[in-house]
Amino acid sequence: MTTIQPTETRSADAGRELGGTGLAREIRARAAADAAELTESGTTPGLAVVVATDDESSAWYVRSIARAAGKAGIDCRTVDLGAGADPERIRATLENLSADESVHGIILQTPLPAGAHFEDLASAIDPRKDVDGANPVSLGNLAAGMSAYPPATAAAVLELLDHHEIELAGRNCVVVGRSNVVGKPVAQLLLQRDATVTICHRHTPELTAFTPDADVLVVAVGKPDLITDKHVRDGAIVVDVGTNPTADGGLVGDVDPSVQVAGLTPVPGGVGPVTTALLLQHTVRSAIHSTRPARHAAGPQLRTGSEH
Ligand SMILES: Nc1nc(=O)c2c([nH]1)NC[C@@H]1CN(c3ccc(C(=O)N[C@@H](CCC(=O)O)C(=O)O)cc3)C=[N+]21
Repeated sequence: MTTIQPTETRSADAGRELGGTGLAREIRARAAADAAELTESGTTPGLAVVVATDDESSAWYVRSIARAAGKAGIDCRTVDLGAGADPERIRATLENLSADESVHGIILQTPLPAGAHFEDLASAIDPRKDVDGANPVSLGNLAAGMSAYPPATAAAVLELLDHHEIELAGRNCVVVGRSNVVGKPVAQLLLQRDATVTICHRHTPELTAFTPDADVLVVAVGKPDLITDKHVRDGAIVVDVGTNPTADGGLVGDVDPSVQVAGLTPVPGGVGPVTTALLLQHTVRSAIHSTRPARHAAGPQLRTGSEH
C-alpha cells in the first residue's frame, strides 16, 4: 500500500542552522597548539577571570572558560570577589593583574554589583591584556580601525559569519542592541567589512521599520522571542547572541527558533562556544605579543574602513 506523504514545507523552508561548535573546536585546537609551543619556549599563557556577581549565565561562562582554558594549556585563575564586592577592590584587583607578568589576559565578568560602573572599572585593564575588549580605549581603537581585541562575543559573530561564508561587503546589516560589549563593537566590525550598518535599540519605536531590510540581522538584547517572523524576511541570515537562562536550566536566545529565514545561529551551540574559544585565542595572542619587543606589542595597525 502506498501512502502519499504531505509535503514537508516547514523543513524545506527552515533554512540553514549556522552552528558554532565545530568552529569553536577548531579555534580551541589552534589556541592549544600555539599555547603548547609558547610554553615550550618558556611562557605559559595566563588568563585571569574576575568575578563580582552570582549571575547564573556568568557562572556558567566562568566554569566553561576555566574548563576550556585548562584543556588548551592556558593557566586560568578565577578571582571571585563576591557579589557585593566594593568597586575599589575590583579596580585594585584589575590593576594588580595588569601588572602581573604571568597574566596575559584579563576578563571582568558582567553584571557588576550595584554602584560599580563597568567601563570605569575596565579602564584599569591594561589594553594589551584586554582580551575581552572591555577597556573604552579598546573600543575606541576598534572604532578608529586600530589594533585592539574586540570583545570575544562580538568577534564570535564575525567568525561565525565568515565560517558559514556569509558575504558582508555592501550588504544591509541590522544590529539590535547597542551595548559596549556586543552591539557597538559588532557594528564596528561589520563596518570594517564594508557592510551598511543600522543599530536599533530600546528607543527604536518599531523594530519592524528596520529589521525586515536586513540581509544580516544580529540580535544582542537579552529578551527571549524578541524577534519573530514579522521582523525578518525569508532570505535573511540571523545571528542570535542572546543567552537567556530558562526556568528548567536550559538556555534560549532572543530569536524565536521557528523563524523562517535562510540561516539562523542556534542557542545553545551558536555564538556561545565560539565566544569562549576566541577568549582563549586572544589570550594566547596576547602571550605571544608579550614575548616580542615592545614596539610590536601594541603597534598601530590600520584596518580598512577608515576611508569614506
Ligand atoms: N565581560 C563579560 N563578557 C562576556 O562575554 C560575558 C559576561 N561578561 N558575562 C556573562 C555573559 C554570558 N556569556 C556566555 C558565553 C558563552 C555561553 C555559552 O557558550 N553557552 C553555551 C551553552 C550553555 C548551556 O547549555 O547552558 C552555548 O551557547 O552553546 C553562554 C554565555 C558571556 N558573557
